[in-house]
Amino acid sequence: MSVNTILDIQGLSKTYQQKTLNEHQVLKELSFQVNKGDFITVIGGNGSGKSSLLNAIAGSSIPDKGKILLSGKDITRLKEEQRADQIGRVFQDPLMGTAPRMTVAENLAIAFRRGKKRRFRRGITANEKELYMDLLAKLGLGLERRLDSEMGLLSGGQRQAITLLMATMKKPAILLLDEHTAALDPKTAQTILSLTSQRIKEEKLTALMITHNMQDALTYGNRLLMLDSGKIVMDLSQEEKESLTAESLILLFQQHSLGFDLSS
Ligand SMILES: Nc1ncnc2c1ncn2[C@@H]1O[C@H](COP(=O)(O)OP(=O)(O)OP(=O)(O)O)[C@@H](O)[C@H]1O
Repeated sequence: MSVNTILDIQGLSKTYQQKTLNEHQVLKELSFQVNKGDFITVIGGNGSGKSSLLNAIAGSSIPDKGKILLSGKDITRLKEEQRADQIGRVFQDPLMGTAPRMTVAENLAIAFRRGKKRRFRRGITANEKELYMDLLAKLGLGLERRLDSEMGLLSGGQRQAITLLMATMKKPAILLLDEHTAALDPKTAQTILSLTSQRIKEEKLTALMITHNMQDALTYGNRLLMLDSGKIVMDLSQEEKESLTAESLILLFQQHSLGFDLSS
């Protein structure tokens, strides 16, 4: 572990439906370290354990074995809410993580006041509104004019942009992106991806992003992990990523699925 390590995953294992016919080990002694400022793309087939890994980091599922250290602190068995101030998460479904009947400003206020006591004793101040408008204006989608709109009335792309802002405004130690553009049309998906990259750079965040899009996995981030059957089977650096095309990555992916050893 180096001084730059912000997330240290040590021998993580998780089995669902233990001791039943449906017993299924989804994480198998999985270990890796993430450096501060890393933007890691995570690929892998359906059921390879990608979301299970993010769930273990976020605390929505507790691993059976292994350790998760975030900023040097053992968070393996902390409840989700006990680690929530350290973790930002955006899901595939644009409705997750926001309150659809509340306004954009109220949703942003929830994120802004996260971890503070007496969250709703007073309304949203003029200063807060100004801050939210500035942050929304930076997204370049005109959302600063929708501060008083109900969240549920916005398009999927607009909601995902706001969810991204909510997940990053308190500068989490780690940002978890779980196929957060998969439900969007290709053009909107690219807009949200470039906003993601912009927020990560601006706020100097550390992020793990699951994607099924090989080109996006190569274009974004400085490292790429491939998961298969709960294990990391490929760990590519920025330079290695740059030497690959989406087609060659798909080929590597297929070769692995067919059982070829890619470690040499
Ligand atoms: N709560 C659960 N109970 C039982 N099995 C589960 C549970 N959560 C996940 N699984 C199983 O664990 C395996 C890994 O799931 P996971 O969601 O981590 O895969 P994934 O790589 O994210 O897949 P996808 O690309 O399809 O989202 C799958 O077979 C899934 O059905």
